[in-house]
Amino acid sequence: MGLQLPVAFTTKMQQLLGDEYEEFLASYEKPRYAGIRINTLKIDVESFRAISPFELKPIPWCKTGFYVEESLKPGKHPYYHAGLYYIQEPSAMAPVEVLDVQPGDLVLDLCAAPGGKSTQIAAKLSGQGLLVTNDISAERTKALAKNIELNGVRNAIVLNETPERIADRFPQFFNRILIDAPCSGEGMFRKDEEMARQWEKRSLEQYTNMQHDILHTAARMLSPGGRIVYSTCTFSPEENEAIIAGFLQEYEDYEVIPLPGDGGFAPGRADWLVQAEGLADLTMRQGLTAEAAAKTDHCGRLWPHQVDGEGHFLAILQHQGPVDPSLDLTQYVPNVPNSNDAHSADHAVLVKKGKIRPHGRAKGARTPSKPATNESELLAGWEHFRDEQLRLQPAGEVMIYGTNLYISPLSKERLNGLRTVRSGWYIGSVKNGRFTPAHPLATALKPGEASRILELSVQDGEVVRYLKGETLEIQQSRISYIEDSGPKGFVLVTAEGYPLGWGKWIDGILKNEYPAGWRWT
Ligand SMILES: C[S@@+](CC[C@H](N)C(=O)[O-])C[C@H]1O[C@@H](n2cnc3c(N)ncnc32)[C@H](O)[C@@H]1O
Repeated sequence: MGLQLPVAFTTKMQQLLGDEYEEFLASYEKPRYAGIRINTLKIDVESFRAISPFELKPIPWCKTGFYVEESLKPGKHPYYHAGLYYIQEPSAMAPVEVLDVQPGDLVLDLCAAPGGKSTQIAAKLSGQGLLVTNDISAERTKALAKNIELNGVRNAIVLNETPERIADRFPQFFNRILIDAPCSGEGMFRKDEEMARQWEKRSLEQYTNMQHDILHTAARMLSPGGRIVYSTCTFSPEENEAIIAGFLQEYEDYEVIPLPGDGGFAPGRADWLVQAEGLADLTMRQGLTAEAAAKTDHCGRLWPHQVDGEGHFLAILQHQGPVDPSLDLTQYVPNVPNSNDAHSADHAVLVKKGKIRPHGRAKGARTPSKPATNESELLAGWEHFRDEQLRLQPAGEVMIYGTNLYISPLSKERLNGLRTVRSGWYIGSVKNGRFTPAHPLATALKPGEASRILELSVQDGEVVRYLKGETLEIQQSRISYIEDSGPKGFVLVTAEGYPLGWGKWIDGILKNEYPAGWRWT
Protein backbone atom coordinates (compact mmCIF):
# COMPACT_ATOMS: atom_id res chain seq x y z
CA MET A 1 0.00 0.00 0.00
CA GLY A 2 1.41 3.42 -0.96
CA LEU A 3 -0.39 5.28 1.78
CA GLN A 4 1.04 4.82 5.27
CA LEU A 5 -1.81 4.69 7.76
CA PRO A 6 -0.93 5.35 11.41
CA VAL A 7 -0.68 2.05 13.31
CA ALA A 8 -2.77 3.35 16.22
CA PHE A 9 -5.52 4.21 13.71
CA THR A 10 -5.56 0.81 11.99
CA THR A 11 -5.47 -1.01 15.35
CA LYS A 12 -8.44 0.96 16.59
CA MET A 13 -10.43 0.54 13.37
CA GLN A 14 -9.76 -3.20 13.40
CA GLN A 15 -11.06 -3.37 16.94
CA LEU A 16 -14.18 -1.38 16.03
CA LEU A 17 -15.01 -2.89 12.66
CA GLY A 18 -14.20 -6.54 13.37
CA ASP A 19 -15.07 -8.63 10.27
CA GLU A 20 -15.62 -5.52 8.18
CA TYR A 21 -12.10 -4.26 8.77
CA GLU A 22 -10.39 -5.97 5.78
CA GLU A 23 -12.91 -4.48 3.39
CA PHE A 24 -12.44 -1.05 4.98
CA LEU A 25 -8.66 -1.35 4.70
CA ALA A 26 -8.91 -2.44 1.07
CA SER A 27 -10.76 0.80 0.25
CA TYR A 28 -7.47 2.66 0.74
CA GLU A 29 -6.12 0.86 -2.34
CA LYS A 30 -8.81 2.44 -4.53
CA PRO A 31 -8.35 5.86 -6.10
CA ARG A 32 -10.04 8.77 -4.37
CA TYR A 33 -13.31 10.05 -5.76
CA ALA A 34 -13.74 13.51 -7.27
CA GLY A 35 -17.04 15.29 -7.51
CA ILE A 36 -18.61 18.49 -8.78
CA ARG A 37 -21.84 20.05 -7.57
CA ILE A 38 -23.83 22.13 -10.03
CA ASN A 39 -24.39 25.66 -8.76
CA THR A 40 -28.12 26.12 -9.32
CA LEU A 41 -27.80 29.84 -8.59
CA LYS A 42 -26.21 30.02 -12.04
CA ILE A 43 -27.54 27.10 -14.05
CA ASP A 44 -30.02 24.28 -13.58
CA VAL A 45 -28.84 20.70 -13.67
CA GLU A 46 -30.35 19.81 -17.03
CA SER A 47 -28.88 22.87 -18.74
CA PHE A 48 -25.49 22.03 -17.30
CA ARG A 49 -25.75 18.44 -18.45
CA ALA A 50 -26.33 19.77 -21.96
CA ILE A 51 -23.07 21.73 -21.97
CA SER A 52 -20.97 19.65 -19.56
CA PRO A 53 -17.39 19.12 -20.69
CA PHE A 54 -17.21 16.05 -18.41
CA GLU A 55 -19.02 12.77 -18.22
CA LEU A 56 -21.31 13.04 -15.19
CA LYS A 57 -22.22 10.12 -12.93
CA PRO A 58 -24.86 10.95 -10.29
CA ILE A 59 -23.96 10.93 -6.60
CA PRO A 60 -26.78 9.03 -4.84
CA TRP A 61 -27.20 11.39 -1.86
CA CYS A 62 -27.06 14.72 -3.73
CA LYS A 63 -29.29 15.53 -6.74
CA THR A 64 -26.97 18.29 -7.94
CA GLY A 65 -23.76 16.29 -7.35
CA PHE A 66 -21.85 14.20 -9.88
CA TYR A 67 -18.70 12.10 -9.92
CA VAL A 68 -16.19 13.31 -12.46
CA GLU A 69 -12.83 12.06 -13.65
CA GLU A 70 -10.26 14.00 -11.63
CA SER A 71 -7.66 13.77 -14.39
CA LEU A 72 -9.92 15.99 -16.54
CA LYS A 73 -9.06 18.85 -14.16
CA PRO A 74 -12.49 20.36 -13.50
CA GLY A 75 -10.80 23.36 -11.82
CA LYS A 76 -9.24 24.26 -15.17
CA HIS A 77 -12.37 24.90 -17.17
CA PRO A 78 -13.92 28.33 -17.88
CA TYR A 79 -17.25 27.07 -16.52
CA TYR A 80 -15.58 26.62 -13.14
CA HIS A 81 -14.46 30.25 -13.31
CA ALA A 82 -18.00 31.24 -14.20
CA GLY A 83 -19.15 29.55 -10.96
CA LEU A 84 -21.28 26.96 -12.76
CA TYR A 85 -20.06 24.22 -10.41
CA TYR A 86 -18.15 23.73 -7.19
CA ILE A 87 -15.54 20.98 -6.83
CA GLN A 88 -16.42 18.99 -3.73
CA GLU A 89 -15.58 15.60 -2.25
CA PRO A 90 -18.74 13.51 -2.84
CA SER A 91 -19.38 12.48 0.82
CA ALA A 92 -19.07 16.13 1.87
CA MET A 93 -22.22 16.91 -0.14
CA ALA A 94 -24.40 14.87 2.24
CA PRO A 95 -24.80 17.14 5.32
CA VAL A 96 -26.45 20.06 3.50
CA GLU A 97 -28.80 17.67 1.72
CA VAL A 98 -30.25 16.61 5.08
CA LEU A 99 -30.27 20.12 6.58
CA ASP A 100 -33.50 20.67 4.59
CA VAL A 101 -32.87 24.31 3.64
CA GLN A 102 -35.78 26.10 1.97
CA PRO A 103 -35.75 29.51 0.23
CA GLY A 104 -36.31 32.17 2.90
CA ASP A 105 -34.66 30.27 5.75
CA LEU A 106 -32.22 31.85 8.15
CA VAL A 107 -29.16 29.64 8.01
CA LEU A 108 -25.89 29.64 9.93
CA ASP A 109 -22.88 27.68 8.71
CA LEU A 110 -20.65 27.89 11.75
CA CYS A 111 -17.42 26.17 10.63
CA ALA A 112 -17.60 27.03 6.98
CA ALA A 113 -14.24 27.59 5.29
CA PRO A 114 -13.46 27.10 2.47
CA GLY A 115 -17.17 27.18 1.71
CA GLY A 116 -18.16 23.91 0.03
CA LYS A 117 -21.22 23.49 2.17
CA SER A 118 -22.00 27.21 2.32
CA THR A 119 -22.21 27.46 -1.44
CA GLN A 120 -24.49 24.42 -1.39
CA ILE A 121 -26.73 26.10 1.22
CA ALA A 122 -26.78 29.31 -0.82
CA ALA A 123 -27.98 27.40 -3.87
CA LYS A 124 -30.81 25.92 -1.81
CA LEU A 125 -31.78 29.36 -0.48
CA SER A 126 -32.06 30.46 -4.08
CA GLY A 127 -31.35 34.09 -3.20
CA GLN A 128 -34.05 34.33 -0.51
CA GLY A 129 -33.49 34.47 3.24
CA LEU A 130 -30.08 34.71 4.82
CA LEU A 131 -26.85 32.76 5.07
CA VAL A 132 -24.42 33.70 7.83
CA THR A 133 -21.23 31.84 7.07
CA ASN A 134 -18.41 31.83 9.60
CA ASP A 135 -14.98 30.44 10.29
CA ILE A 136 -12.69 31.03 13.24
CA SER A 137 -9.62 31.11 11.00
CA ALA A 138 -9.02 34.54 9.47
CA GLU A 139 -6.80 33.02 6.79
CA ARG A 140 -9.41 30.46 5.77
CA THR A 141 -12.20 33.05 5.55
CA LYS A 142 -10.38 34.54 2.53
CA ALA A 143 -11.10 31.38 0.54
CA LEU A 144 -14.60 31.28 2.01
CA ALA A 145 -15.40 34.82 0.85
CA LYS A 146 -13.93 34.10 -2.57
CA ASN A 147 -16.04 30.98 -3.03
CA ILE A 148 -19.18 32.80 -1.95
CA GLU A 149 -18.41 35.46 -4.54
CA LEU A 150 -17.34 33.09 -7.31
CA ASN A 151 -20.64 31.26 -6.87
CA GLY A 152 -22.69 34.44 -7.23
CA VAL A 153 -24.22 34.48 -3.74
CA ARG A 154 -25.98 37.75 -2.86
CA ASN A 155 -27.54 37.04 0.51
CA ALA A 156 -24.55 35.90 2.58
CA ILE A 157 -22.67 37.52 5.41
CA VAL A 158 -19.15 36.21 6.02
CA LEU A 159 -17.90 36.33 9.60
CA ASN A 160 -14.58 35.50 11.25
CA GLU A 161 -15.79 34.95 14.77
CA THR A 162 -15.98 32.62 17.73
CA PRO A 163 -19.30 30.78 18.02
CA GLU A 164 -19.83 32.40 21.45
CA ARG A 165 -19.68 35.93 20.11
CA ILE A 166 -22.12 35.10 17.32
CA ALA A 167 -24.47 33.45 19.84
CA ASP A 168 -24.47 36.60 21.99
CA ARG A 169 -25.76 38.53 18.96
CA PHE A 170 -28.12 35.97 17.47
CA PRO A 171 -29.94 34.17 20.30
CA GLN A 172 -32.61 31.76 18.97
CA PHE A 173 -32.29 33.38 15.57
CA PHE A 174 -31.52 30.73 12.93
CA ASN A 175 -33.88 27.97 11.92
CA ARG A 176 -31.10 25.94 10.27
CA ILE A 177 -27.55 25.52 11.58
CA LEU A 178 -24.76 23.47 10.07
CA ILE A 179 -21.79 22.41 12.16
CA ASP A 180 -19.22 20.79 9.92
CA ALA A 181 -16.95 20.38 12.88
CA PRO A 182 -13.17 20.54 13.01
CA CYS A 183 -12.12 16.91 13.47
CA SER A 184 -9.24 14.45 13.28
CA GLY A 185 -10.02 13.96 9.57
CA GLU A 186 -9.71 10.18 9.32
CA GLY A 187 -11.88 10.26 6.22
CA MET A 188 -9.37 12.54 4.51
CA PHE A 189 -6.36 10.22 4.61
CA ARG A 190 -6.80 9.02 1.02
CA LYS A 191 -7.42 12.54 -0.25
CA ASP A 192 -4.64 14.18 1.73
CA GLU A 193 -1.76 12.04 2.97
CA GLU A 194 -0.56 14.86 5.19
CA MET A 195 -3.71 14.36 7.30
CA ALA A 196 -2.56 10.80 8.00
CA ARG A 197 0.88 12.04 9.06
CA GLN A 198 -0.64 14.71 11.30
CA TRP A 199 -3.17 12.37 12.92
CA GLU A 200 -0.79 10.96 15.53
CA LYS A 201 0.45 14.38 16.57
CA ARG A 202 -2.96 15.70 17.56
CA SER A 203 -4.92 14.98 20.70
CA LEU A 204 -8.37 13.49 20.35
CA GLU A 205 -9.47 15.31 23.47
CA GLN A 206 -8.64 18.65 21.91
CA TYR A 207 -11.11 17.87 19.10
CA THR A 208 -13.84 16.48 21.32
CA ASN A 209 -13.68 19.52 23.59
CA MET A 210 -13.99 21.83 20.59
CA GLN A 211 -16.84 19.81 19.09
CA HIS A 212 -18.73 19.78 22.39
CA ASP A 213 -18.36 23.53 22.84
CA ILE A 214 -19.33 24.40 19.26
CA LEU A 215 -22.45 22.21 19.33
CA HIS A 216 -23.63 23.50 22.70
CA THR A 217 -23.08 27.11 21.65
CA ALA A 218 -24.96 26.50 18.40
CA ALA A 219 -27.99 25.32 20.38
CA ARG A 220 -28.26 28.84 21.85
CA MET A 221 -28.77 30.22 18.35
CA LEU A 222 -31.42 27.80 17.10
CA SER A 223 -35.00 29.03 16.99
CA PRO A 224 -37.65 26.66 18.40
CA GLY A 225 -38.54 23.90 15.97
CA GLY A 226 -35.32 24.42 14.03
CA ARG A 227 -32.70 21.92 12.95
CA ILE A 228 -28.96 21.47 13.50
CA VAL A 229 -26.91 19.15 11.34
CA TYR A 230 -23.65 18.04 12.92
CA SER A 231 -21.09 16.42 10.63
CA THR A 232 -17.46 15.35 10.58
CA CYS A 233 -15.17 13.65 8.10
CA THR A 234 -13.79 11.28 10.70
CA PHE A 235 -14.70 7.78 11.89
CA SER A 236 -13.93 7.88 15.62
CA PRO A 237 -17.03 7.41 17.79
CA GLU A 238 -15.59 9.83 20.36
CA GLU A 239 -15.98 12.69 17.85
CA ASN A 240 -19.29 11.47 16.51
CA GLU A 241 -21.86 9.36 18.39
CA ALA A 242 -20.38 10.32 21.78
CA ILE A 243 -20.76 14.05 21.04
CA ILE A 244 -24.37 13.53 19.95
CA ALA A 245 -25.22 11.28 22.91
CA GLY A 246 -23.76 13.83 25.34
CA PHE A 247 -25.84 16.56 23.71
CA LEU A 248 -29.08 14.56 23.80
CA GLN A 249 -28.55 13.79 27.44
CA GLU A 250 -28.36 17.46 28.26
CA TYR A 251 -31.01 18.78 25.85
CA GLU A 252 -34.17 16.76 26.21
CA ASP A 253 -36.09 18.86 23.67
CA TYR A 254 -33.99 17.51 20.76
CA GLU A 255 -34.18 14.24 18.94
CA VAL A 256 -32.00 12.68 16.27
CA ILE A 257 -34.16 12.06 13.27
CA PRO A 258 -33.35 9.23 10.88
CA LEU A 259 -31.57 9.97 7.63
CA PRO A 260 -33.36 9.38 4.35
CA GLY A 261 -33.18 5.75 3.31
CA ASP A 262 -32.09 6.33 -0.26
CA GLY A 263 -28.71 7.97 0.23
CA GLY A 264 -26.52 4.96 1.03
CA PHE A 265 -26.21 6.00 4.69
CA ALA A 266 -25.22 3.32 7.19
CA PRO A 267 -26.61 3.75 10.71
CA GLY A 268 -24.73 5.36 13.58
CA ARG A 269 -22.76 3.01 15.82
CA ALA A 270 -24.46 3.34 19.18
CA ASP A 271 -23.05 -0.09 19.96
CA TRP A 272 -19.53 1.30 19.82
CA LEU A 273 -20.32 3.62 22.70
CA VAL A 274 -21.55 0.95 25.03
CA GLN A 275 -19.82 -2.24 23.94
CA ALA A 276 -16.61 -1.74 22.06
CA GLU A 277 -13.63 -2.76 24.03
CA GLY A 278 -11.60 0.21 25.15
CA LEU A 279 -14.49 2.55 24.50
CA ALA A 280 -16.64 1.44 27.42
CA ASP A 281 -14.47 3.51 29.67
CA LEU A 282 -15.10 6.48 27.33
CA THR A 283 -18.85 6.33 27.94
CA MET A 284 -18.23 6.02 31.62
CA ARG A 285 -15.80 8.91 31.63
CA GLN A 286 -18.31 11.11 29.87
CA GLY A 287 -21.15 9.82 32.02
CA LEU A 288 -23.22 8.81 28.99
CA THR A 289 -26.37 6.86 29.73
CA ALA A 290 -27.22 3.77 27.70
CA GLU A 291 -30.48 5.50 26.73
CA ALA A 292 -28.73 8.53 25.20
CA ALA A 293 -26.16 6.32 23.50
CA ALA A 294 -28.90 4.15 21.95
CA LYS A 295 -30.48 7.18 20.25
CA THR A 296 -27.38 7.67 18.13
CA ASP A 297 -28.40 4.70 15.97
CA HIS A 298 -30.31 7.31 13.96
CA CYS A 299 -27.12 9.13 13.09
CA GLY A 300 -25.61 8.22 9.74
CA ARG A 301 -22.30 7.24 8.27
CA LEU A 302 -20.95 7.07 4.78
CA TRP A 303 -18.20 4.44 4.72
CA PRO A 304 -15.47 4.39 2.07
CA HIS A 305 -15.85 0.62 1.67
CA GLN A 306 -19.63 0.85 1.14
CA VAL A 307 -20.09 3.93 -1.05
CA ASP A 308 -18.01 5.84 -3.60
CA GLY A 309 -16.72 8.57 -1.32
CA GLU A 310 -14.14 9.24 1.36
CA GLY A 311 -16.54 8.89 4.30
CA HIS A 312 -18.56 11.16 6.58
CA PHE A 313 -20.57 11.16 9.79
CA LEU A 314 -23.80 13.12 10.12
CA ALA A 315 -26.59 13.64 12.61
CA ILE A 316 -29.83 15.60 12.24
CA LEU A 317 -30.72 17.20 15.57
CA GLN A 318 -34.30 18.34 15.39
CA HIS A 319 -35.58 20.73 18.06
CA GLN A 320 -39.02 19.63 19.14
CA GLY A 321 -40.38 23.14 18.96
CA PRO A 322 -43.08 24.21 18.83
CA VAL A 323 -42.27 26.78 16.15
CA ASP A 324 -43.56 30.11 17.44
CA PRO A 325 -46.27 31.06 14.91
CA SER A 326 -45.61 34.75 15.56
CA LEU A 327 -42.01 34.23 14.54
CA ASP A 328 -41.98 35.51 11.02
CA LEU A 329 -38.48 34.82 9.82
CA THR A 330 -38.71 37.48 7.17
CA GLN A 331 -38.96 40.20 9.83
CA TYR A 332 -35.19 39.98 10.24
CA VAL A 333 -34.31 40.00 6.60
CA PRO A 334 -35.37 42.63 4.12
CA ASN A 335 -36.99 40.93 1.19
CA VAL A 336 -34.05 40.56 -1.13
CA PRO A 337 -35.68 39.78 -4.48
CA ASN A 338 -34.99 36.41 -5.91
CA SER A 339 -32.90 37.55 -8.79
CA ASN A 340 -30.56 34.62 -8.28
CA ASP A 341 -32.95 32.12 -9.80
CA ALA A 342 -31.32 29.49 -11.91
CA HIS A 343 -31.16 30.50 -15.52
CA SER A 344 -30.49 28.47 -18.56
CA ALA A 345 -28.55 29.19 -21.70
CA ASP A 346 -31.89 30.36 -23.18
CA HIS A 347 -31.86 33.30 -20.81
CA ALA A 348 -28.32 33.99 -21.77
CA VAL A 349 -29.19 34.55 -25.42
CA LEU A 350 -32.02 36.94 -24.63
CA VAL A 351 -29.51 39.72 -25.01
CA LYS A 352 -28.59 40.08 -28.64
CA LYS A 353 -25.57 41.74 -30.12
CA GLY A 354 -25.77 45.44 -30.76
CA LYS A 355 -28.34 47.73 -29.17
CA ILE A 356 -30.85 46.41 -26.69
CA ARG A 357 -33.90 48.07 -25.22
CA PRO A 358 -33.43 50.29 -22.19
CA HIS A 359 -35.08 49.18 -18.98
CA GLY A 360 -35.42 50.87 -15.61
CA ARG A 361 -32.93 53.56 -16.33
CA ALA A 362 -33.44 56.86 -14.50
CA LYS A 363 -33.86 59.52 -17.16
CA GLY A 364 -31.52 62.42 -16.93
CA ALA A 365 -29.14 60.73 -14.50
CA ARG A 366 -25.75 62.35 -14.71
CA THR A 367 -22.29 61.24 -13.78
CA PRO A 368 -21.47 62.95 -10.48
CA SER A 369 -19.03 65.70 -11.36
CA LYS A 370 -17.16 66.08 -8.03
CA PRO A 371 -15.29 63.39 -6.05
CA ALA A 372 -17.64 61.73 -3.52
CA THR A 373 -16.74 62.66 0.04
CA ASN A 374 -19.62 61.67 2.28
CA GLU A 375 -22.10 58.82 2.61
CA SER A 376 -24.83 60.43 0.56
CA GLU A 377 -22.38 61.12 -2.26
CA LEU A 378 -21.10 57.54 -2.11
CA LEU A 379 -24.68 56.32 -2.33
CA ALA A 380 -25.41 58.67 -5.20
CA GLY A 381 -22.37 57.24 -7.04
CA TRP A 382 -23.76 53.73 -6.69
CA GLU A 383 -27.29 54.77 -7.66
CA HIS A 384 -26.00 56.50 -10.73
CA PHE A 385 -24.03 53.42 -11.76
CA ARG A 386 -27.01 51.16 -11.04
CA ASP A 387 -29.39 53.29 -13.09
CA GLU A 388 -26.93 53.72 -15.93
CA GLN A 389 -25.30 50.30 -16.10
CA LEU A 390 -27.68 47.81 -14.54
CA ARG A 391 -31.23 46.69 -14.99
CA LEU A 392 -31.70 45.82 -11.37
CA GLN A 393 -33.30 47.35 -8.29
CA PRO A 394 -31.86 45.21 -5.48
CA ALA A 395 -33.63 45.50 -2.14
CA GLY A 396 -31.68 45.33 1.10
CA GLU A 397 -29.74 47.94 2.96
CA VAL A 398 -26.76 49.54 1.23
CA MET A 399 -24.02 49.59 3.84
CA ILE A 400 -20.99 51.79 3.59
CA TYR A 401 -17.70 50.81 5.21
CA GLY A 402 -15.06 53.41 4.46
CA THR A 403 -15.30 53.67 0.70
CA ASN A 404 -16.75 50.17 0.14
CA LEU A 405 -20.44 49.54 -0.49
CA TYR A 406 -22.39 46.35 0.24
CA ILE A 407 -26.01 45.38 -0.09
CA SER A 408 -26.80 43.50 3.05
CA PRO A 409 -29.65 41.26 4.08
CA LEU A 410 -29.16 42.44 7.70
CA SER A 411 -29.04 45.84 9.34
CA LYS A 412 -25.69 47.36 10.23
CA GLU A 413 -26.55 47.31 13.95
CA ARG A 414 -26.78 43.50 13.96
CA LEU A 415 -23.19 43.22 12.76
CA ASN A 416 -21.71 45.97 14.91
CA GLY A 417 -18.69 44.68 16.81
CA LEU A 418 -18.50 41.36 14.95
CA ARG A 419 -15.44 40.63 12.81
CA THR A 420 -17.17 40.85 9.46
CA VAL A 421 -15.31 39.77 6.35
CA ARG A 422 -18.23 40.53 4.00
CA SER A 423 -21.33 42.30 5.27
CA GLY A 424 -23.36 41.26 2.24
CA TRP A 425 -23.10 41.53 -1.51
CA TYR A 426 -19.99 43.60 -2.25
CA ILE A 427 -21.16 45.96 -4.99
CA GLY A 428 -18.35 48.45 -5.32
CA SER A 429 -16.09 51.09 -3.96
CA VAL A 430 -15.31 54.68 -4.62
CA LYS A 431 -11.97 55.34 -6.24
CA ASN A 432 -10.81 58.83 -7.09
CA GLY A 433 -14.30 60.05 -6.31
CA ARG A 434 -15.98 57.71 -8.80
CA PHE A 435 -18.01 54.59 -8.11
CA THR A 436 -16.19 51.49 -9.37
CA PRO A 437 -18.17 48.25 -9.55
CA ALA A 438 -16.73 45.39 -7.50
CA HIS A 439 -15.94 42.03 -9.04
CA PRO A 440 -18.58 40.22 -6.90
CA LEU A 441 -21.24 42.55 -8.33
CA ALA A 442 -20.46 41.05 -11.74
CA THR A 443 -20.29 37.42 -10.63
CA ALA A 444 -23.74 37.59 -9.01
CA LEU A 445 -25.43 39.31 -11.95
CA LYS A 446 -27.45 37.60 -14.60
CA PRO A 447 -26.63 38.70 -18.14
CA GLY A 448 -30.03 40.35 -18.51
CA GLU A 449 -29.28 42.59 -15.55
CA ALA A 450 -26.36 44.41 -17.15
CA SER A 451 -26.75 47.17 -19.71
CA ARG A 452 -23.60 46.29 -21.64
CA ILE A 453 -22.48 42.73 -22.30
CA LEU A 454 -19.72 40.92 -24.12
CA GLU A 455 -20.10 37.23 -24.78
CA LEU A 456 -16.87 35.27 -25.19
CA SER A 457 -16.74 31.77 -26.55
CA VAL A 458 -15.32 28.95 -24.45
CA GLN A 459 -14.08 27.20 -27.61
CA ASP A 460 -11.68 29.72 -29.10
CA GLY A 461 -9.43 30.51 -26.14
CA GLU A 462 -10.69 34.08 -25.71
CA VAL A 463 -12.25 33.29 -22.33
CA VAL A 464 -8.96 31.94 -21.02
CA ARG A 465 -7.11 35.02 -22.25
CA TYR A 466 -9.65 37.18 -20.40
CA LEU A 467 -9.26 35.03 -17.26
CA LYS A 468 -5.48 35.45 -17.51
CA GLY A 469 -5.95 39.20 -17.32
CA GLU A 470 -5.04 40.01 -20.95
CA THR A 471 -6.30 43.05 -22.80
CA LEU A 472 -8.48 41.93 -25.73
CA GLU A 473 -9.19 43.48 -29.10
CA ILE A 474 -12.97 43.44 -29.45
CA GLN A 475 -14.93 44.95 -32.34
CA GLN A 476 -17.79 47.26 -31.40
CA SER A 477 -20.31 44.96 -33.12
CA ARG A 478 -19.63 42.34 -30.44
CA ILE A 479 -20.75 44.59 -27.57
CA SER A 480 -24.45 44.34 -26.70
CA TYR A 481 -25.82 47.45 -25.03
CA ILE A 482 -29.03 49.24 -24.23
CA GLU A 483 -29.83 52.02 -26.68
CA ASP A 484 -28.92 55.08 -24.68
CA SER A 485 -25.89 53.69 -22.81
CA GLY A 486 -23.69 53.28 -25.90
CA PRO A 487 -20.93 50.68 -26.24
CA LYS A 488 -18.26 52.52 -24.21
CA GLY A 489 -17.65 51.84 -20.54
CA PHE A 490 -18.00 48.94 -18.13
CA VAL A 491 -19.00 45.70 -19.85
CA LEU A 492 -20.16 42.50 -18.20
CA VAL A 493 -17.90 39.84 -19.71
CA THR A 494 -19.47 36.40 -19.98
CA ALA A 495 -18.45 32.89 -20.96
CA GLU A 496 -21.24 32.02 -23.38
CA GLY A 497 -23.69 34.06 -21.33
CA TYR A 498 -22.43 33.21 -17.83
CA PRO A 499 -20.82 36.21 -16.11
CA LEU A 500 -17.09 36.15 -15.41
CA GLY A 501 -16.28 39.75 -14.45
CA TRP A 502 -15.95 43.29 -15.74
CA GLY A 503 -14.08 44.77 -18.63
CA LYS A 504 -13.94 48.36 -19.85
CA TRP A 505 -14.48 48.77 -23.57
CA ILE A 506 -13.34 51.74 -25.56
CA ASP A 507 -12.55 52.03 -29.29
CA GLY A 508 -12.02 48.34 -30.02
CA ILE A 509 -10.06 47.54 -26.86
CA LEU A 510 -11.36 45.70 -23.81
CA LYS A 511 -9.40 46.72 -20.75
CA ASN A 512 -9.35 43.76 -18.42
CA GLU A 513 -10.88 44.27 -14.95
CA TYR A 514 -10.58 40.64 -13.82
CA PRO A 515 -8.97 40.80 -10.34
CA ALA A 516 -5.30 39.80 -10.09
CA GLY A 517 -5.91 37.33 -7.26
CA TRP A 518 -8.51 35.42 -9.29
CA ARG A 519 -6.58 34.95 -12.50
CA TRP A 520 -6.10 31.74 -14.43
CA THR A 521 -2.54 30.52 -13.88
C1 LIG B 1 -14.14 20.56 8.27
S1 LIG B 1 -13.63 22.19 8.09
C2 LIG B 1 -15.01 22.94 7.33
C3 LIG B 1 -15.19 22.63 5.87
C4 LIG B 1 -16.34 23.43 5.27
N1 LIG B 1 -17.57 23.22 5.98
C5 LIG B 1 -16.58 23.14 3.80
O1 LIG B 1 -17.49 22.41 3.47
O2 LIG B 1 -15.84 23.69 2.96
C6 LIG B 1 -13.76 22.80 9.72
C7 LIG B 1 -13.53 24.28 9.86
O3 LIG B 1 -13.81 24.64 11.22
C8 LIG B 1 -13.02 25.76 11.53
N2 LIG B 1 -13.04 25.87 13.02
C9 LIG B 1 -12.25 25.28 13.92
N3 LIG B 1 -12.63 25.63 15.15
C10 LIG B 1 -13.68 26.46 15.03
C11 LIG B 1 -14.50 27.15 15.95
N4 LIG B 1 -14.33 27.06 17.27
N5 LIG B 1 -15.47 27.94 15.48
C12 LIG B 1 -15.68 28.06 14.13
N6 LIG B 1 -14.92 27.42 13.22
C13 LIG B 1 -13.95 26.62 13.66
C14 LIG B 1 -11.69 25.46 10.90
O4 LIG B 1 -10.94 26.63 10.69
C15 LIG B 1 -12.11 24.76 9.60
O5 LIG B 1 -12.12 25.67 8.54
